[in-house]
Amino acid sequence: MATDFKSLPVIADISPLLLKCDDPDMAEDPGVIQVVQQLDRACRDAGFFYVIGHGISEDLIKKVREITREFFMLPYDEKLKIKMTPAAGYRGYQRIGENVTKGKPDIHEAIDCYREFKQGKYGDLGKAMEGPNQWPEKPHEFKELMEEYLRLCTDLSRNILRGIALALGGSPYEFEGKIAGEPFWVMRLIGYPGAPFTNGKLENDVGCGAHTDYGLLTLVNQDEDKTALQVRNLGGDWISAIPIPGSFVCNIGDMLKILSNGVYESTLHRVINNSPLYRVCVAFFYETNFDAVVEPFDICKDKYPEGRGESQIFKRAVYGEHLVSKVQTNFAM
Ligand SMILES: N=C(N)NCCCC[C@H](N)C(=O)O
Ligand SMILES: O=C(O)CCC(=O)C(=O)O
Ligand SMILES: [Fe+2]
Repeated sequence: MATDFKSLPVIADISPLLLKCDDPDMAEDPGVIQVVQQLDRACRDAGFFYVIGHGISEDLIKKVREITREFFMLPYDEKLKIKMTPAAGYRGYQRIGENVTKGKPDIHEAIDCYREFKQGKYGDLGKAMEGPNQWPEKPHEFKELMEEYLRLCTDLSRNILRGIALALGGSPYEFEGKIAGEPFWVMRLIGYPGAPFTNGKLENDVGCGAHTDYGLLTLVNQDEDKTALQVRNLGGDWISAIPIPGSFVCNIGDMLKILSNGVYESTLHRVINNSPLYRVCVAFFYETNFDAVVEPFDICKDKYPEGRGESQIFKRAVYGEHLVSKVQTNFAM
């Protein structure tokens, strides 16, 4: 959104940041400084970037997509055993067309999972999201694999955010404590049917309409042989996130936009699966604490989005309220 980028920035090796991310003096390390500069540029220019050298094995990343594909290939009755309902805290399986973006059904099916928390922990704010995740019994060991993946994605996201905190001019720990010391997370396992042939032509269904993500940072694990995710630039062109094997596509969410006073934007994106093949994407959303009150960091209060003068000061939000308002309007049930 922020510039007229024609392709998405690539952080070709994020490992120098990860190596030092537990060192309180990381900000002085030349390797860290380099990665932080790249993160800053990518977040300002596009709000989207590829990350390579992240340390999560390509084998696991693939397995997570493959087991997700196996689940979606099961008979509908089997999938309905873990049907998502409001009573289940919006956790579970939703059929194609059940998710709605800006009034239009999205042509995808999905399993939604959220961090689990004790009943009553967040009072009325958390009620809508309470409940255990609904994991399928088939394929075998689905839950175990996903839980390992969730742990790794949580650690990686926290560590990337240490770099982003430095990029914003803060200490590495701006996102810890009250903001995201107990990060809420969301995982969406998504399947997009192949584009149907109509009158001998491939029709393009909208797999997911244009939206921004809700939290801090998203890690997208997408099929390597289909190009479907598209990101909108300043001029309104849709730029494809062409798969780079073994990478994550990362993007900024609404809470990071507020925290950074709009210096980093949560960029609009959508999904159109042009391929005749079924596409799988596993999106991990690293969010603030569920009850975090989010407003611009002090270190960002005198910073403004590039090229817009001093006109944009962003509002305050409670993350849980933002999420619940989205979830409650996301489904046609
Ligand atoms: N947790 C996140 N970010 N989920 C993204 C889903 C985007 C589509 C949704 N129907 C919407 O309109 O937001
Ligand atoms: O399928 C994708 O590549 C991205 C999905 C997405 O944007 C989302 O679930 O928020
Ligand atoms: Fe998204």
